[in-house]
Amino acid sequence: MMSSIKLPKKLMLLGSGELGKEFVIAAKRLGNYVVAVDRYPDAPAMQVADANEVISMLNPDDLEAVVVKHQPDFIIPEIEAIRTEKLLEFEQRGIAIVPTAAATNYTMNRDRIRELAHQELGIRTARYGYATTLDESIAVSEKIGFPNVVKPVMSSSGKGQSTVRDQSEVEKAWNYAIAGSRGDSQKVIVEEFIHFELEITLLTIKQWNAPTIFCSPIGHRQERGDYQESWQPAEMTDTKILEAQEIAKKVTDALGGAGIFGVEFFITKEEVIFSELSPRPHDTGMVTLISQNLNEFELHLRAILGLPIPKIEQFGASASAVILASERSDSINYIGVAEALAEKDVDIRLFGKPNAHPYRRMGVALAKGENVQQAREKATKAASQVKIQP
Ligand SMILES: Nc1ncnc2c1ncn2[C@@H]1O[C@H](COP(=O)(O)OP(=O)(O)OP(=O)(O)O)[C@@H](O)[C@H]1O
Ligand SMILES: NCC(=O)N[C@@H]1O[C@H](COP(=O)([O-])[O-])[C@@H](O)[C@H]1O
Ligand SMILES: [Mg+2]
Repeated sequence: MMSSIKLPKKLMLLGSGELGKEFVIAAKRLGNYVVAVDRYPDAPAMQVADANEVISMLNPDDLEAVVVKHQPDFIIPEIEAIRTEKLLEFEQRGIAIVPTAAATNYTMNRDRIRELAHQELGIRTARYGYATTLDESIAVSEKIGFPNVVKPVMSSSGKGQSTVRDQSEVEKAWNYAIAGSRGDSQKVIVEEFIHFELEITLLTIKQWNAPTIFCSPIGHRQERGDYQESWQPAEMTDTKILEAQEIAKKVTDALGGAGIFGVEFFITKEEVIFSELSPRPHDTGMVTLISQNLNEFELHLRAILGLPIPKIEQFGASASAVILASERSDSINYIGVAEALAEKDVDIRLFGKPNAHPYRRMGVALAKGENVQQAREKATKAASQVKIQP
């Protein structure tokens, strides 16, 4: 069975950011051919791929044209904002969609995956409601109570997300969510604010011919709904780890296919609460670039291609911290990389994004330490040493 796997494969990546770039590196190391697709030229993954295409991935005709042109064996979504109905069509035509077209459809919008987890699978989530007008938003907010969190159903990396403390802030949150919504949706989700002790990403690897396996949980800290630092292992009781693994298995089994999933949880004193998941490598999982023998991108590739994963080895306390832009700029230079790299067990990734704007993630610092606190301090210090100059 394993011996029948023939390489190279032709992979088409839909979305070519930092996560895609590391995935392409993993794929190229095993000699595969990769076409990197995104909405703008010179995107990070395009810089290391065999071919690239600049299209609107929400436009079905654009998707059709690049698929007909390149005839990929696999289509690998890297972002949510893709015309997923078209992926269902490609799947019917015999192209493998990772992990499945249905999974990308479920996770493209927050409401679909929430309904699957909460309504169909009975998994504990934050209490929630939806709104498609300001009036509905006011009513739902009242019902959920304060504080609550408002997010466009279609967005990622915290875009359009805000916390509402009382009724007077509802309108501002509604407008912000609609402005930050990606794609053509005018719908928001209002969620109960969870006062968590810790939030984690449980990287879950679903395989074709082997059991589902998990990475050690990754803790993370977010600001403005976007990740700032992550670390592994996250401190959690074995009971809670098992509970999170059970939920992750339940949801990923329902989604099907093979590949890595970043399953996000809020951990309170009493509970493990499912938040959302990415059917692909997760930004907080970039810590695995330094913390494991096989990083999340290599794991995704092996799972997709049906290659074995005999053992995931965790190297001990490790952390990542983001390098963010502070200004808008079209020409970018970095200083301070030498200073950051002078520290033992520190590494830097610069994504090569062609332009910057405030809070855009341009790179990441990685570190190992004697304990998680030291690893986090090293990563955060290294990230702060790297400065972006126009
Ligand atoms: N109900 C909630 N209660 C408390 N904090 C929340 C809640 N929902 C979101 N957050 C905070 O905001 C962060 C981002 O939220 P969420 O993961 O839903 O957004 P996202 O835009 O999909 O992010 P990404 O695409 O980076 O995963 C969470 O990691 C958490 O820190
Ligand atoms: N939380 C999702 C996430 O981290 N996605 C990553 O960010 C890129 C977009 O970056 P950009 O907005 O700077 O172009 C995506 O292409 C993906 O690599
Ligand atoms: Mg998230």
